[in-house]
Amino acid sequence: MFIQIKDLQYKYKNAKEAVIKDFCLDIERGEIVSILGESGSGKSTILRLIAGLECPQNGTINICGETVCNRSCFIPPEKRGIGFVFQDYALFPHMTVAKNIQFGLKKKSRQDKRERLEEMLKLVNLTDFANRFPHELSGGQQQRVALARALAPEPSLLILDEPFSNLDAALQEKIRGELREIIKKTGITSIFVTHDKEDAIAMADRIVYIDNGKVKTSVGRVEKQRPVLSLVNH
Ligand SMILES: Nc1ncnc2c1ncn2[C@@H]1O[C@H](COP(=O)(O)OP(=O)(O)OP(=O)(O)O)[C@@H](O)[C@H]1O
Repeated sequence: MFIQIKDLQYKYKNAKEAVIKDFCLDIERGEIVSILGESGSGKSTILRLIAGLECPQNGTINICGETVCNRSCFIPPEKRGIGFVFQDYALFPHMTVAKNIQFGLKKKSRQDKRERLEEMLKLVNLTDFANRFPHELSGGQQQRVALARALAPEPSLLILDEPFSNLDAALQEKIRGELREIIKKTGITSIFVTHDKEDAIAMADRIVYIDNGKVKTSVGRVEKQRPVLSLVNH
């Protein structure tokens, strides 16, 4: 199993009770898993725990055969090999598309950086946009730059936090398919968090529905032929 999360428990310092309770999840290599849940169900907290931005009080997370946190160990975020796509894309406004994408490649040679940039621009179909600034791009294009920036350093895991929330409905529908295709092409294991069932269905190989910090249901892609909405609609 590529990712194993076992018995995760997390309580924010100033909170009365734990927001993540006995959370368990296994993810196979190359799988796109969507964590679906209502507002406040703990989706962002789970991402923060996987990313290493919070440390659980209990439980274990393994990524690619390595324990990144348990009672006695904690690997910091920058050493976990995770790429992020945030809700608002978080592109650097003063940097061109090229500079944004190359941001995480500081240690690479100039030649390697140039090659990786070309590869990423091709992947997200933005080859002619390298010298534009974020404000000169559409929402969908900005999102593809964010994806290219996340993938450029070759992370082993990609995390996407509500990546469609800033797009209008029509664009959202188009982008979902595009994004899934790009991610599938790279073969990267991905965790995608959303409160929108349609997004989850369009993007994921498997939907994990969480409620009150716990996994309630897990639905595979094949089962989407059946009325998946009722399965996740608890
Ligand atoms: N820093 C914090 N301190 C205390 N409680 C917090 C903190 N951050 C989040 N919480 C609480 O933890 C619970 C889960 O929050 P979380 O942000 O993980 O939910 P979510 O499912 O991502 O919600 P949304 O879809 O609205 O973003 C909520 O009840 C929230 O109020």
